[in-house]
Amino acid sequence: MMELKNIGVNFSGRDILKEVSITFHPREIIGLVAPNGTGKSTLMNVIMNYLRPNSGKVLFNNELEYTTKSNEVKIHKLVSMMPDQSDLYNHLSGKQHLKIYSSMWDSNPELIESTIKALGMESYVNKKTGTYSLGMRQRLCFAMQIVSDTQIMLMDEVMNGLDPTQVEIISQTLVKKKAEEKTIIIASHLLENLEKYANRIFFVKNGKLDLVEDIYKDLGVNGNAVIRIPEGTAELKDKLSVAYPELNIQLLANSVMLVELPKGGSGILEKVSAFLSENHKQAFSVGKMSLSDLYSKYYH
Ligand SMILES: Nc1ncnc2c1ncn2[C@@H]1O[C@H](COP(=O)(O)OP(=O)(O)OP(=O)(O)O)[C@@H](O)[C@H]1O
Repeated sequence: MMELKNIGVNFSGRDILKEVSITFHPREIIGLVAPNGTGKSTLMNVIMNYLRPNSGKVLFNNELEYTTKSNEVKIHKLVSMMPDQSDLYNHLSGKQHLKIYSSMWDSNPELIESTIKALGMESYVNKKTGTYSLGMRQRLCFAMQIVSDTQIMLMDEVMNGLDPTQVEIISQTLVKKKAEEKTIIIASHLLENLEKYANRIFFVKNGKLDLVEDIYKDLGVNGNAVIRIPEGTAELKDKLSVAYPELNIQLLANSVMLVELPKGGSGILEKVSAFLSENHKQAFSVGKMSLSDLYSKYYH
């Protein structure tokens, strides 16, 4: 278990993190989502003690804090950050990298072979990493962290440069690791992918972590029932508002127009459908507001 207690980070008078307090549990995948330059990496750097916060502390398993060098060594047995592609040595093979990580964290050596197999790396893992493609390097970085087998794993943009098949394989591995009691924190921009395995997703804004479920509740659009019109315009929105002033209509930055379907609001779907047909807009869908729509609305 890891607790962030009142973490504050300020760069040149600007609050990047403001009194962030949150607990992360075993068997949990956490998604961190935000536009570039918002504070996701800063948060991870604080968790790793690569960056000292201006206020607050991080507590591991109710007892360990970054108060001494020897505590830091103990904590870094529990928590790891996925290596960056720039951390790879071009003259060493993938397998050599995995062996180094396995021995550094003193993990079960059998994890090396099982991870190579699970990630389909057999054909290239014995070659020098200098010959790898971007996706192969990324898979190796992920494999290195899996082999280190720490209780808490931090991953910044783990899916970078991966094709859809690899995204799927890594997603499945994440789900397996979650079942093994790991806590995994992932900063990602692949929202639909994140939704498949994350237990909690937070949007980061103004130095705070906001839980997506709470944002759905707070934003006024009923997240579970909206009519989603993919190519909305301000003109269409105004016209629909004039025709049906009772409707809650929102036009998002990604040009998606959402019309709330209130509970028991019978007839609204028919009205909107007829209106769209009259206005030569046939395409729409009904369902939950997507995470991408929520993102677009939230960061507008
Ligand atoms: N050491 C530093 N000194 C000054 N400003 C910094 C420092 N590190 C980060 N920042 C600033 O803090 C803000 C948050 O940066 P951070 O790297 O945490 O963003 P991020 O959400 O991880 O972005 P990305 O999605 O691009 O990785 C940015 O405006 C960045 O310029």
